[in-house]
Amino acid sequence: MASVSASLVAPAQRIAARRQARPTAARGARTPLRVAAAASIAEIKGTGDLPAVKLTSADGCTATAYLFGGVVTSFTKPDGREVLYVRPDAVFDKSKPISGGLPHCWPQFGPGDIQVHGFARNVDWELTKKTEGSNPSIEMTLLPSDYSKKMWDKDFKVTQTITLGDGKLKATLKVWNTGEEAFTFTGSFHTYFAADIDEVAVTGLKGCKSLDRLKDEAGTVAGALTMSGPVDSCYYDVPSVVNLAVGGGNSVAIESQGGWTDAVVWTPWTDMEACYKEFVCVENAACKEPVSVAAGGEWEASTILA
Ligand SMILES: O=P(O)(O)OC[C@H]1O[C@@H](O)[C@H](O)[C@@H](O)[C@@H]1O
Repeated sequence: MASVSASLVAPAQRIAARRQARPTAARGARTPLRVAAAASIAEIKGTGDLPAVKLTSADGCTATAYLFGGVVTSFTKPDGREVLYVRPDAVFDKSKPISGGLPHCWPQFGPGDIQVHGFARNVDWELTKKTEGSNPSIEMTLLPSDYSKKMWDKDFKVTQTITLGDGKLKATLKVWNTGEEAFTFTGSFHTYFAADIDEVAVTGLKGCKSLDRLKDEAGTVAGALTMSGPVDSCYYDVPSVVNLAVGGGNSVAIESQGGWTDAVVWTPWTDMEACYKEFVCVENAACKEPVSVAAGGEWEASTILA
């Protein structure tokens, strides 16, 4: 399948493809050691022939976003390291949300009245803007449909903007209330990070109030979080930067801006025997209190991964 995104092929193939793509220098000519990547935005067919967009920034980062669910499935750093994780049981046939990457839970983090994690990751978003440049950006838009109205009878516009470059991926969720009455929602960027679970350490949450959702037990974070069993916990009023050690000496700085107030950490542990050692979810969220948006009002929150 020639059109499959490079981020979805095996690492060895990717390295071979990168080698092939390198320009060959004329014998004896002096060439710079590093050739800057040509920044681009390419509309591609991803896995399952689903429409996707691949962004490449001038500093050599890449990202792939699917219009189904508006989910970012891949973010690679200039050294080729993949930051995100897509579960091996992910399906790309629209029968359920794509399990992994950087999806969003909206308009419900869950549990609650509608399906857990809301409907926004179950539906097609429209590609509404492409901004070329050394740090390229795309905007995807979601509007109400008969499907969403059956679950949540509100008028809204939601955009998800993805900007890539300077070693970072920025995802911004913006919500407009286009109806006549205020509405409330909860939500998150439910980010799956590629990680060696035995080496995971989440720092920056010390002193935050927490809720262990598995034990239904409130607490206060004492220090770095490491994983030695299933975790499904919310942390409230968290600082704007949380650091995630993913193993092999690598880490990701997870910065939040705007309306995200909380964080969620999740590892299914042996409930997902086939893959639990390879990822952890660290989510920017607004889940402690519902967010209220007045009629005609708007709300915005961003996550920056570096
Ligand atoms: O819907 P997904 O991607 O399988 O993730 C499910 C998990 O998502 C997490 O955000 C929740 O805290 C967990 O309770 C839940 O099990």
